[in-house]
Amino acid sequence: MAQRVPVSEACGPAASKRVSRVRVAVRLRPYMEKQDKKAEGPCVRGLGPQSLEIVNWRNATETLQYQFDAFHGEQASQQEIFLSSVKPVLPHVLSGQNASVFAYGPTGAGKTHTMLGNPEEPGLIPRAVREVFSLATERERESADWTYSVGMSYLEIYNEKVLDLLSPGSTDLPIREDKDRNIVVQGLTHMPIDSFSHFHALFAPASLNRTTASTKLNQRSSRSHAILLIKVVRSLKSPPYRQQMGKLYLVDLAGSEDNRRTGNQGLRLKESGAINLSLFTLSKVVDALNVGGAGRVPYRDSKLTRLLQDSLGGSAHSVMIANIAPEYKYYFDTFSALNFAAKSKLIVNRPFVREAVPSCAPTVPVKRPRDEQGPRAASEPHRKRSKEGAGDEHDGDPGQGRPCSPPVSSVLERLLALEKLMMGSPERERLKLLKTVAESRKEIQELRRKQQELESRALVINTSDKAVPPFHRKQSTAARPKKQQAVVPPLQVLQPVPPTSVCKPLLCASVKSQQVTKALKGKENKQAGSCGSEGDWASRLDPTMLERSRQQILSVLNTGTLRELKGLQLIGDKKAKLIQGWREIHGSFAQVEDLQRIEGITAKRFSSFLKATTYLWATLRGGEYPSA
Ligand SMILES: Nc1ncnc2c1ncn2[C@@H]1O[C@H](COP(=O)(O)OP(=O)(O)OP(=O)(O)O)[C@@H](O)[C@H]1O
Repeated sequence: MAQRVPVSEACGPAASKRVSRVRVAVRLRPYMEKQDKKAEGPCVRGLGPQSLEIVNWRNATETLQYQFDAFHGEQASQQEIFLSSVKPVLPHVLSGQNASVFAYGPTGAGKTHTMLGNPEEPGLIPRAVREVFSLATERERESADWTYSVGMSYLEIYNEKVLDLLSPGSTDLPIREDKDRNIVVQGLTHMPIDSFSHFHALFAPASLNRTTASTKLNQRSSRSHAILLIKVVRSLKSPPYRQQMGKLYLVDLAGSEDNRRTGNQGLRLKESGAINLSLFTLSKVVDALNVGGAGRVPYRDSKLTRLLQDSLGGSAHSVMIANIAPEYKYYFDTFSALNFAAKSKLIVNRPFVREAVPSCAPTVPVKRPRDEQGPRAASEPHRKRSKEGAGDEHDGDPGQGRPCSPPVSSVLERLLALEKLMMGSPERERLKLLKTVAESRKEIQELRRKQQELESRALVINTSDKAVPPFHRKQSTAARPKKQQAVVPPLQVLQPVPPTSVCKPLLCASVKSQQVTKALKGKENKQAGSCGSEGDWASRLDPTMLERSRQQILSVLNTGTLRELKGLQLIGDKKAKLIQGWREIHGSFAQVEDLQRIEGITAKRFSSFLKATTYLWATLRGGEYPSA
């Protein structure tokens, strides 16, 4: 029987102290939308071998920048990804350690292509298995003391059931932990394999057993998480006949899905629910590991995380390939996938020690003005400064006397309004709006260009008159502090209210709050404004009070516990859980209106919610709010 041994024994004393971090690589697939190809361009692009940027939907004049262990652009080959991200972990498997490679990302972003590939461009799975055999042969040649044997299992998790792909027709298999804390699937077929061609003969037909179906976004969408397990047993040929077992998990996750866009119904919708639930649990596991300490890591909350238990934050060397798509219609999925990947990057694995330590220098997404990028920005400091000034215009600072501000700010306002509207719109409308946003962005750039021209002309005129300092210099200094604000992780930008100061009064308000809710509900049906605007009732309130109320709601939405969320007006158990789920996947709510992105919270309902909560707080505290 194979035995797990500590790394110190297997690889010498230094190895036990070695910390293995989850390696996170991002792969951007090529643009596939034939119809609108190049019309609106990609929403995400690479900046270098480790970084990329994505348009910021909260402010289309900026982008969000992310840094990962590797970034593979549209032109990247399968071999390139294999060499940089997968090959380096494989020697550990032959030394009795675990490793895992998993592809994460939205549906249609290229996970299966990355893992399986096709005959012309084989993916990471065939390449990794070939390499395992080649390493085993090499090691046997180098030392006659050890012999290596390889075996495989292949399963899928479909609708929270573990199904054996090597034995189709099998029923749900139980997952257990053995006495050595190895995760095992009871009854799972394990086939010894002696060569790559032997592997291929078993794997190819088994892959056809995987559950796939056509959705609006992908004609052959994987409806399950597929997990290939390659076990390598290393045996000492002479006494004491020691054995070490290394496991390699190669995981093709099902895609995260937004059912408003996939058009899923019936069975597809049920599958999608199971997929999203397990990915949501995966994200909770990632969060818990990032926090570290003795807190519970919810591995057992889904089959996927239970199986990946020794691959994430456990004993394995883990590699995550986050697949993303460049088209605008995938924008929010891409944004979520990048945030998830950025979180995963903070997990630190220690071989054979079940402990997670946050890395000392977490990588966070960085906001920066789009206009600053590229060599032009570096070579034209004067232009860059005036652009910074221009970037602040939507803050409505009229004192700077800038030409062209009204048109730019009005376009910006339109853009922001459009983006707000977009969040609650159905698929077709959203695409239309995205197009309009892209056009507006172009318009802004054009206006900015004109503004700079005017500023340059003004500079020429002003420098000829020494008595008057050129206005653009004043602007650039004034703009600087505001620019620094932009270097805040985007998901933390708008959280001005400390959670503890907000939630308590809500929790003790149950009786009175019910009365207020009832009183408001009747009127609300008649009065609710559209698109989440506060309507007439808001204009009767003190604007400061209204703003405080909005800030407090935002704070509860972003940091409230389940109980605190349920303490909000019109938010029940289900909605509170959906809010928590949304937070896990997308990060913080930027504004209270984002609540309309939660399933079932219509514009009307949102308006009622805002009104009820604001009135309740005003009633309870006589308009006096705890200081923000
Ligand atoms: N890097 C790439 N180069 C060329 N084509 C690609 C690339 N990545 C993906 N594709 C193509 O994009 C389409 C969708 O890819 P794929 O099926 O791998 O997505 P997925 O993320 O696995 O989706 P799902 O989660 O729905 O299964 C396929 O036709 C695939 O061939």
